[in-house]
Amino acid sequence: MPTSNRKRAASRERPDAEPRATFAQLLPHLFADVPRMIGIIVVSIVAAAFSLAQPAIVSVLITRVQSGEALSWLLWSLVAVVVVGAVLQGYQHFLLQLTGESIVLNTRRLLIAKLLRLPVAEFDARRTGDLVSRVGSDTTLLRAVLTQGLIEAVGGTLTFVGAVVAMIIIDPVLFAVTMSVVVFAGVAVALLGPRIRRASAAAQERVGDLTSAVERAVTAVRTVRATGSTEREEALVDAEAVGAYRRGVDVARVSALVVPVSGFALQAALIAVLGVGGMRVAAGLLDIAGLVAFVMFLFMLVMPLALFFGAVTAVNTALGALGRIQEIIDLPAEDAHDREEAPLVRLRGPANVEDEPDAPALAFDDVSFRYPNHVVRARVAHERAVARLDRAQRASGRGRRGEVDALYELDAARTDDPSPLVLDGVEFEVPRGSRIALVGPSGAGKSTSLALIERFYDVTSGAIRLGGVDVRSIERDELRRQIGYVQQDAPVLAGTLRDNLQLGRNDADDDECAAVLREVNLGGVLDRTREGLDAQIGEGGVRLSGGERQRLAIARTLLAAPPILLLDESTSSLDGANERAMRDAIDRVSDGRSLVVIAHRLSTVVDSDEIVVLDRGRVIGRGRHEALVETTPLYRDLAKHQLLVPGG
Ligand SMILES: Nc1ncnc2c1ncn2[C@@H]1O[C@H](COP(=O)(O)OP(=O)(O)OP(=O)(O)O)[C@@H](O)[C@H]1O
Repeated sequence: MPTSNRKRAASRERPDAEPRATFAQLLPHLFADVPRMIGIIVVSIVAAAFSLAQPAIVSVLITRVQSGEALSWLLWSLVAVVVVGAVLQGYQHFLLQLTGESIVLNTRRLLIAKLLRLPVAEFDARRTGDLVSRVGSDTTLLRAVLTQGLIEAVGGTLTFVGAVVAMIIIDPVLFAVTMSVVVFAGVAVALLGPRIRRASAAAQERVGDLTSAVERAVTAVRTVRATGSTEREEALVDAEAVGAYRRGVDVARVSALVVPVSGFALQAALIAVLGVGGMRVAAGLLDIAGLVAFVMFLFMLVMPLALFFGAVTAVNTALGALGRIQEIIDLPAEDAHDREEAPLVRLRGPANVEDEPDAPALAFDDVSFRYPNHVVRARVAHERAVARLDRAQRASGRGRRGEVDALYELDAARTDDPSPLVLDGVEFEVPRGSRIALVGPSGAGKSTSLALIERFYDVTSGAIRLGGVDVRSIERDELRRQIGYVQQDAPVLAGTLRDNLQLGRNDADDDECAAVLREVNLGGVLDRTREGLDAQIGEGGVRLSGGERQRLAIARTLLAAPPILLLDESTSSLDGANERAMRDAIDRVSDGRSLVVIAHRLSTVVDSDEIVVLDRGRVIGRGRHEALVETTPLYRDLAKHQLLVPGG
């Protein structure tokens, strides 16, 4: 494949490649608050009038001095005009900053609202740090450039127009001379615009990469320390930091060209005005008062012009940042992926009670599934790039920029291969009130099955039915209200015990929270500090043991009291006491519920109503423990390894 095609294919596959926004997309952000914008325009007009009055008064003053007339009130009015003008400018500046802050707030709200509603697959394919940096750094950049650049330049436009009119009135010839210099500078700055935009988008992307690298290292800090890979991670983050620095310098280099161009424009215009103006005064075509006023107007013209040139940089930088923001805002939210042909069904009550009384609570009907191609490719690319970095580090002793650049470079030749089937014709049922266990080796597709029930993804073919109804025709919120899902290993959020429990039910009071904790054998956690429910459990629940975390998550789902519970058992090894506590908790929650448990320890599930054995995405055995030991060799091996049958 030719390099250009390969690059194009790669950039299509990389979700965050070269996002761009147009000027039209910037306008709605600017005019989100119309009344305030009108206020700014009014203040700007008045401020401009006060500025423009100054040269006019000075000109009259000079004429009066020349003719020996009295000045008294004119002098005071000049002082008043200068003071009021300055106050108005301060107020205008404040209003502009306020507008900038509102723009950032609105943009952040849009972005956060969309981020929290993106399909799960988007999170698989993107890097968390990069998403986070769009909310933080890109929106901040948008504000900085909007307030410091564009809006001030818009505010200065009135002064600019007034100055132009006044200069034309004073001396059209001198004005023509001035403009020829200014137009030259304007063309030069306009030509630089696209380069600034490209450089700035690249710089912001690098900041996203940097945040991702930091996030990766910090979230896995225990693994990083335990494996002695601090230096390796440091090199990786450092390479990203250097990348961000280099792209930042690129922006500085391009935008630095704007400064001399506008400086040159001012100097050249001043020299031209003084030279040509002086000659015109000597020739009697212009008086001294007129020349002084003209020069003052020239400064008034140049100031907004400099702001305007700065705004070109600002707008182009803003468009780079906005492109990255807009890319997320434009992504379809999770619900937008719903099947249109299937009419939505509103469940009349908990699915396993009322809908189709004879249908099982859950049923997998010939379900096959492959992860979306872009998700799989992002994973493969990431793994491959990290492996390459490892090799490079081993070879050179330190991380190299090019290797990190390769992090998301994809092997374009592979882009058309469909991703492999992760589930293949899976069939099983969960009768109401029963407990079903999914077992099988790592990678068999157990967690994926639960993710499909929750509709984090939709099946590729076949159907999953809840109370006889295809889950794809149930509104996601409603579906998820029927299901409690306890994920593997880290199912709690930073915050207090109460915060975590109330995720299950917002209005649960302290007594209910305490009762449910005791129900899952977490009374000890509640009593061990004086803070009780207000005890902080740390980022990801680090202040709890693996088993406690999982039981807290079970307690949370109990508060929500869903008719169906999906439990992905913790893979971390539990001590005897914890394991017993977990089994008791599961026994209690299974009362009157339909339960699907992914078991890594067969001891948790030997007494299930049915055990489904998965291997490489296929069901290779179904039945009770005793029968499976006889009929399914893989299950027999698992049981042997876990000492549940003799002969292991
Ligand atoms: N988000 C994802 N994107 C792409 N592929 C994935 C994703 N999650 C899992 N896979 C792949 O799907 C297959 C099944 O994974 P799954 O997590 O369902 O297995 P599992 O049986 O739950 O394993 P374990 O017992 O180790 O948790 C694996 O090959 C895995 O690499």
